[in-house]
Amino acid sequence: MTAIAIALRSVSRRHGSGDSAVTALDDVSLAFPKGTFTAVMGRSGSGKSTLLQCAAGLDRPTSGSVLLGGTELTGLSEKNLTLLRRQRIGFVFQAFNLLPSLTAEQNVALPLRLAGRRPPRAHVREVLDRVGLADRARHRPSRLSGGQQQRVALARALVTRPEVLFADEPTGALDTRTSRTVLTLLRAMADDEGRTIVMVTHDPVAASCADRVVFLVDGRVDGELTGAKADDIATRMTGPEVLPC
Ligand SMILES: Nc1ncnc2c1ncn2[C@@H]1O[C@H](COP(=O)(O)OP(=O)(O)OP(=O)(O)O)[C@@H](O)[C@H]1O
Repeated sequence: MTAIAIALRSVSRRHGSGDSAVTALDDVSLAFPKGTFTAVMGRSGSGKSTLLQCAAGLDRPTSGSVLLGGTELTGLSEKNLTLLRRQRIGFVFQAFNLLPSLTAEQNVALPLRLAGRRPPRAHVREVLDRVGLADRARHRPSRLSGGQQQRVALARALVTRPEVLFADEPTGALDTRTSRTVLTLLRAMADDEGRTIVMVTHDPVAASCADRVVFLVDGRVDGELTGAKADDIATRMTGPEVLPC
């Protein structure tokens, strides 16, 4: 039986109360098997980012539980949750979020420094090499292209060897060719290193690199596709929403 890396059990997330309450996630149950690559899709406001944030322990569900391996995140103190995130979870954002005053290798080493560890230079270089940027180690982000910056962000997420990597629209700011490079790296992280990848995307081509695509509508899971091609995913995305003129 395949081990489950992350499981959401009846997770709901509501913001506010009374008439102005918004239900961002509504009773979502999902399991992400170890070593798999899952894409999460849905219209704007369907709850994709909230799902990622709750699964990654960056946000707390209003009800339900999230399990990373055997550990229930929902019961952890803020301090223990921060420690667990640092050690076992990686996160990549659309906007890269690199520190502009630090070089690529200093950005990559940052999670280790924050954890109070002395970053071994060989390991940092090895991770930069893994994303094809060994020769850019001393460049600051302003001297790197968007695709290179996103690869530094990927290296920074990988430096702690996380079990699960969450990516929120990692190719949203990239052109087609550089998107492909980043997606190939994500795919290899699942296939070669057994990491579990969960990626939010609006792009059917990006989603087609995943093993499975989960669709959200109004904070609820509205089905999934396995091993689907980009055309099928695009049709699934637009199909029910196309209204006659
Ligand atoms: N802090 C908040 N306070 C109130 N409402 C919120 C908050 N965060 C999210 N929401 C609402 O929850 C719903 C889901 O938001 P979420 O950002 O998860 O959607 P999304 O699918 O990621 O959207 P997008 O594709 O536009 O990024 C939306 O209606 C949003 O307005």
